[in-house]
Amino acid sequence: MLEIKDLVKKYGSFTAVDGLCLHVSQGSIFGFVGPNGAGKTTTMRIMAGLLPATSGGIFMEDVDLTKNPRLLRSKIGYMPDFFGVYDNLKVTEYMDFYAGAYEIPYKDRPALIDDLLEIVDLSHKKNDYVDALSRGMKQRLCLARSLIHDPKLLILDEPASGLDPRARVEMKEILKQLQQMGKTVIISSHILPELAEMCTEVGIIDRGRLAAQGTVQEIMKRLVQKRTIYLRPLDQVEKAAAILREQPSVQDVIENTLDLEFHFDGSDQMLAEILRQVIAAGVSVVTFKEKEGNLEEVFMQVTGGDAQ
Ligand SMILES: Nc1ncnc2c1ncn2[C@@H]1O[C@H](COP(=O)(O)OP(=O)(O)OP(=O)(O)O)[C@@H](O)[C@H]1O
Repeated sequence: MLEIKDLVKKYGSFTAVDGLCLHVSQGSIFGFVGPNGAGKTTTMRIMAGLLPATSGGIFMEDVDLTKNPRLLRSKIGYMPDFFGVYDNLKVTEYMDFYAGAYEIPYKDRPALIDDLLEIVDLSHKKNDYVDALSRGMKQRLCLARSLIHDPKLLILDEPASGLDPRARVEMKEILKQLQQMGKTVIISSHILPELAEMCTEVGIIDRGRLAAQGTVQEIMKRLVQKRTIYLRPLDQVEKAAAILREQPSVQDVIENTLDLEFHFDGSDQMLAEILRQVIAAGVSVVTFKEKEGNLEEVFMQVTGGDAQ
């Protein structure tokens, strides 16, 4: 869907984006994560056609969008991290302003605006002044206007920042809806756990370079050397623990009254073999699963510990 190739952006002698390469698949919700100053906004502004790249390209269907600004603007919708001030504009007037900017014919605008306000759950606010909306509502309105020209790809800069947990859940629901509509979405954050649950894939950027890319599980697997496994047998906890302690790839078995936890540093095949041995020894297994690792820890490890 989108391929960023060797993207470089220099501000004077300072290199903010340093040979960034990134692949975003069609229909994904791609999380673009990195600590403050990593180069996320700079990259997103280049993708949105608001900032020229020093070198490198952004390709969609093999066309370099940085060389086709008009095509770029028609394919990409961008929601910046700052909302801007719109005194004395009502919600529908604000939407109409952007519809005009994208040369949408007058006759098509009312229905389009109603549809978009419905997607972001703002239909009941259409006659309110923009300035009177809550932060979460302003974010959603901004999202609605970035959809006005029906772009294939949406770029959202820190859409979850400053939102309360409820507004975040609403944002997540809207993202899912957009995905179902066939859009590809790139969203940025400096907090990995904030994105982990809404993204199909993440790219971690650090000092203008890609530090890791993949699903959260893939990144965790690659970076967390010792996985923590949880096992709950129906009974016979001691027997299960004894089998685990015999395995060379198992360490630190913690035996609780009803369940067990252990560290494991082998392959998936070895893990499956351990489960087979436990069951073959006559232990009935209720639950056997990998515990979610500490995302924040992984993020700190990848970005050299300067996450904020
Ligand atoms: N116009 C500019 N002139 C000079 N340096 C800039 C300019 N814009 C950004 N930078 C620098 O480029 C680097 C990357 O900034 P950018 O805003 O892209 O990072 P970011 O990852 O979006 O950070 P944040 O999470 O804080 O928004 C930073 O060191 C920043 O100070």
